[in-house]
Amino acid sequence: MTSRQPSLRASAWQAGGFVRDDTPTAEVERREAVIESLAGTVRDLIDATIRTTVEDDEVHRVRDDLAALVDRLRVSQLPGPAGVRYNTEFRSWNWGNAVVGAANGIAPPLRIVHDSDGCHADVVLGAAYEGPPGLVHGGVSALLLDHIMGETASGRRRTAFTGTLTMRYRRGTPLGPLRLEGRIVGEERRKIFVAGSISDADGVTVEAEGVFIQPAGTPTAPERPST
Ligand SMILES: CCCCCCCCCCCCCC(=O)SCCNC(=O)CCNC(=O)[C@H](O)C(C)(C)COP(=O)(O)OP(=O)(O)OC[C@H]1O[C@@H](n2cnc3c(N)ncnc32)[C@H](O)[C@@H]1OP(=O)(O)O
Repeated sequence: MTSRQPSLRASAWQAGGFVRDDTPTAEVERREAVIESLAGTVRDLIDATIRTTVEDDEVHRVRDDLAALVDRLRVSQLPGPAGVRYNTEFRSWNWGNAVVGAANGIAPPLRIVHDSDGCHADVVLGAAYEGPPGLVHGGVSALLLDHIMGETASGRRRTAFTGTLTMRYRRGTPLGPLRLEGRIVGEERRKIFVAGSISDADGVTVEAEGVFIQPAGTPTAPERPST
């Protein structure tokens, strides 16, 4: 990723927008933990920025300090987005992803668990995800459901893109602890039909139905290890 981490540079070739990167899994996991700790602090920063009430002068000082930190990170950067990378051990990583990206301070991030019925994730959404007062933004709900339902359709053995996603917002989704779920309800050639939901302690707040499409010519493999 950086000039100080030559072993994490992607190899030259790409396949279908996914980047083959021969970094060994142990090294990927070491770097992931490092970058994840930075993203966690960025997430704290976002929350603190939204909720701060300190004086204007202090805001300006913090802004200048942060600008200096940004310059330090800019010393060595990827030329574009992080993409999805995978190695020969079938370990894949998508650190920039808007929902699960370990390096992405605007991702909650969702930690998705694959189980026999599909996928689920427990997440706590704070001030950064607010839409109506105290409630999760409807677009954020759609974002999170799109991802977990896509993962459900993909099932760690193929890649399926969102074709159509339909949401039903049954009631406001409160900020705080939530559960997301996805399960496959049907398959027809390259189409995978998925149902999803968001729930709080009192039950379902959002329901979704989606048609996910496995692009023509892409492989279906035996189930691969979790990312
Ligand atoms: C190492 C790897 C790691 C990977 C991580 C994996 C995790 C991933 C998690 C990701 C989570 C995040 C997820 C994201 O954010 S994915 C990002 C958001 N989605 C997109 O950008 C998708 C953009 N669209 C496309 O790429 C194409 O249009 C697709 C691939 C969808 C279809 O183009 P293709 O050329 O292949 O289609 P076809 O014409 O041969 O039709 C085939 C069949 O599909 C039916 N159809 C077509 N379109 C739609 C539609 N819109 N709704 C419903 N049905 C549709 C069609 O009638 C036909 O049905 P039938 O005639 O067979 O009955």
